[in-house]
Amino acid sequence: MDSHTESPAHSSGSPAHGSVDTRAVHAGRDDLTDLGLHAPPLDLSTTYPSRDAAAEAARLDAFTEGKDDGGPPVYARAANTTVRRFEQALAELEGATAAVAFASGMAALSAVLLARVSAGRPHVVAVRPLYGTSDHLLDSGLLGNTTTFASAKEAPSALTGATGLVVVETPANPTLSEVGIQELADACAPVPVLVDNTFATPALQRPLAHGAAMTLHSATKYLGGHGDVMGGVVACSEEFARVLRQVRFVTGGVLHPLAGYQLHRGLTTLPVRMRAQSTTAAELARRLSGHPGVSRVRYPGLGGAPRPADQMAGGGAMVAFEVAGDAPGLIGAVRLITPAVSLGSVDSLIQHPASISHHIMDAGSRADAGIPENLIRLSVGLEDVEDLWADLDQALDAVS
Ligand code: MET
Repeated sequence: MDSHTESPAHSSGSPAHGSVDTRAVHAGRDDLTDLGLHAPPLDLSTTYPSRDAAAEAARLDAFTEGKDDGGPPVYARAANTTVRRFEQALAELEGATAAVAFASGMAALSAVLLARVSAGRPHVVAVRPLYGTSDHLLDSGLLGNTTTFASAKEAPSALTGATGLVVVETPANPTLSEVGIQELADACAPVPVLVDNTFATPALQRPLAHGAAMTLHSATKYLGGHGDVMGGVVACSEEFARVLRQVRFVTGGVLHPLAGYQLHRGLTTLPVRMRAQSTTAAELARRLSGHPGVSRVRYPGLGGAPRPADQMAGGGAMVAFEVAGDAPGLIGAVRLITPAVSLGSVDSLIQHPASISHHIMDAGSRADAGIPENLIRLSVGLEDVEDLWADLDQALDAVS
């Protein structure tokens, strides 16, 4: 992707043929009635038979160039018909022209980095905080990139002629700090901005409508929604999708078809889950901010703090808070909330970022990213708010 000639990544302001709620249910399924099916077919083929070797050779050439015309995939490392449905649906929800799915969120980020490095633009400007392993991957240079970490304000002055990508996560993992996407994209143009949209999801925030070139998801989280499927996906222009498919074809980091099926099903309930979980999260954030065992609560908009205008609907379903007492001890003290890393499931999950999600960063990098050692991250699920509060309250009392 040459950033100067990039085709539009953004297809329209809202999904075609209806609201996000409606399209979440129907996207990637519009042909099913004509096929006489209700559930999407699950295609577990690893190979696709054909008696026409010359046609297969031509199809393989196309896949090698990252093109995908929707025809038979030749081989499962090139494409999969079930995964394509998930990609199509996610692209539509993000308002993108294309999406490319991977085995995990880190496989997706790796493909983006390899695409930029191979295009001769190996320098990345990254706004902290990011998910810990994303930070580590960028910082380590393992894939041939170099990275300058900068605040959103400093990001434009960190750009060089070799910069191929600006990376930001908003709301950020784990602090829930927010960055104005449009302002960043305008200031960094024509360098493409990647927004990790894992926490907000397209149900609440559509970064391509605010100038981002692409969004990245750990689909393992809210898109799947039930803690039982791992995947990653990038929504972007068709031009960049071709490069990502080329990388996926040669590196093999494909999403399993069953995972594609589960993620596609997860999308159907995404808006309703996000609404319900966000409502509970906002209430828990409010109550936590009045608890004597809590020194600071991080939740978008809590206490009237300024937010990027018109960017995200509501505050989302993640809450972070600093504990006055024994923060790691809190993880052992909960009884209803699941003491586990990850997020976005129907059950609430709690973890200590310095011990798990951001443990791979050294203490200095965590400090630079503004991640305190006493921070706790809570992913709010679908349980009753009173039951969740009772558990948090007793656990906070136990460690105070
Ligand atoms: C192994 S660390 C965590 C996974 C996940 N990305 C999270 O932030 O919870």
